Amino acid sequence: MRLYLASTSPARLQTLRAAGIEPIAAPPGVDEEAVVAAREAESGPLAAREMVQLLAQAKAEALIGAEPDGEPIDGLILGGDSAFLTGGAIHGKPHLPDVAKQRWLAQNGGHGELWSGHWLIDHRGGRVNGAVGRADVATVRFAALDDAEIDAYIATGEPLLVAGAFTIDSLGGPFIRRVEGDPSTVVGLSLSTLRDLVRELGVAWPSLWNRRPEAG
Ligand SMILES: Nc1nc2c(ncn2[C@@H]2O[C@H](COP(=O)(O)OP(=O)(O)OP(=O)(O)O)[C@@H](O)[C@H]2O)c(=O)[nH]1
Repeated sequence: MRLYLASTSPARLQTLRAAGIEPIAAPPGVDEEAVVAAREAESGPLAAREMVQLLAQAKAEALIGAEPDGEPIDGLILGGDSAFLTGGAIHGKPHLPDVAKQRWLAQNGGHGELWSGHWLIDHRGGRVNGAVGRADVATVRFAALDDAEIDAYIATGEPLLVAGAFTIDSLGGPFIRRVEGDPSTVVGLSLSTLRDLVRELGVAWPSLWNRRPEAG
């Protein structure tokens, strides 16, 4: 069974590869701000769960009709989105060093919820046969960093391009005390949630395995 990943996220791609799945990845090309603004104009401010689900669905649906590998899509299309809820505010990627610094001064030594949305479309036989989606959340608790560590971390550039301005699986790892929930949710794609969604579409999880993870 082919899995199409509507995402440019290196972490989502790596998470699937480590789980034995080499997806066909394609950029969803969704204007996330416009999608959120249009929905909020209709129904007011979105909660974190609603926002990540809205964007995950928009990204997956953006691939319908596309031919990511030069062939019509025949398999499952997965879209994802992540956001960090802390101090009552929902944060995506900081993009700018000053924004990342403000985020860290606010969240240092504290905690927040990393929400990841998932939308899975059954696109077999040349048509959409159904779709399922679910958000998952993990609580992340931070160590207390000193100012020099915060500045040095931001100077690496890593925090600028990840939701919440931290990673758990890279340079940010030592700054994370605890994760309560599925760790892959924090990275951007909950494998346990994805397995649930695959099974809800009547597909056997092992049918997705198409690569042997690197040993060691
Ligand atoms: N490696 C790593 N990446 C993280 C972590 N937390 C969040 N991210 C990444 O932060 C990014 C959140 O931005 P999103 O808008 O969800 O996704 P994106 O990277 O823009 O990619 P698209 O799916 O193409 O929109 C994703 O790429 C997540 O994988 C983490 O702990 N580790």
